[in-house]
Amino acid sequence: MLRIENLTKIYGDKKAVDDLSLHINAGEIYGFIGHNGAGKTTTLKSVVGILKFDEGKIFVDGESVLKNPIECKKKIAYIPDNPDIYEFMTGIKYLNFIADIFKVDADTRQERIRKYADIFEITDDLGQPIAAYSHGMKQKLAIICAWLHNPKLIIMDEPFVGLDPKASHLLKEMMREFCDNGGAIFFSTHVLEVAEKLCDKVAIIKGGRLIKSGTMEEVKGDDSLEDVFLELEDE
Ligand SMILES: Nc1ncnc2c1ncn2[C@@H]1O[C@H](COP(=O)(O)OP(=O)(O)OP(=O)(O)O)[C@@H](O)[C@H]1O
Repeated sequence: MLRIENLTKIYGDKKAVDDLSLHINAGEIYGFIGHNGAGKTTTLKSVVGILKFDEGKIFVDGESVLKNPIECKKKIAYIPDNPDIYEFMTGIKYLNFIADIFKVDADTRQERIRKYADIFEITDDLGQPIAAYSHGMKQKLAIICAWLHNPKLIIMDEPFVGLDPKASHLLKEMMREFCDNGGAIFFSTHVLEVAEKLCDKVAIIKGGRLIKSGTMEEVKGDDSLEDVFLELEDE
């Protein structure tokens, strides 16, 4: 579903991502972990077409991000690390705006908005301007947007930050259900316990380079993911 081949991104004289290759299959929840400044956000933004990269190729469901950016964007939902959404809109206006962009028909959008707003308990807040939302409420809105157009691939940057325990639990359930139905998820996190419990596969990035990737068992063996991560960081 997502193939990254030899991705390199340079800022000035700094290689933020260095020759990174990854392959994520349909059905997989793939965790992306690394220290602050390791290159996770840069990689995710390259995949979703926000950042131009210097070398390499990225394919989403077989389509090249460089050659067919619109086709790729139709298949992707992206939740950035900071839910900077239009504060002057109400929640419902923003959801309809996103549904319009992705051409989600009226009945389908109504059904999905109702379902997920109820699940996250923000139905009564949808008439309020987003400026009045807490960080967690904005994050919930961004998550609902991601699930609105039935994407094939969901890219999330630190999706659990700002969510309360109940919302985190709901999101994990939604992620599993999405991938069990043939979707794929690639997300960054610093919460190693979440990655360990939730992910089918994981990739560890350090200084822009991929240092380990594979199934959870391949990466951590009998150790905890935290032990493996700290050991690799120290090397
Ligand atoms: N716009 C930019 N201009 C210059 N350097 C940048 C820019 N964005 C990121 N970098 C640098 O690229 C490197 C990778 O940053 P990136 O944001 O991808 O890391 P990250 O793994 O997402 O970190 P964090 O976990 O803190 O979010 C860092 O050294 C960062 O300082």
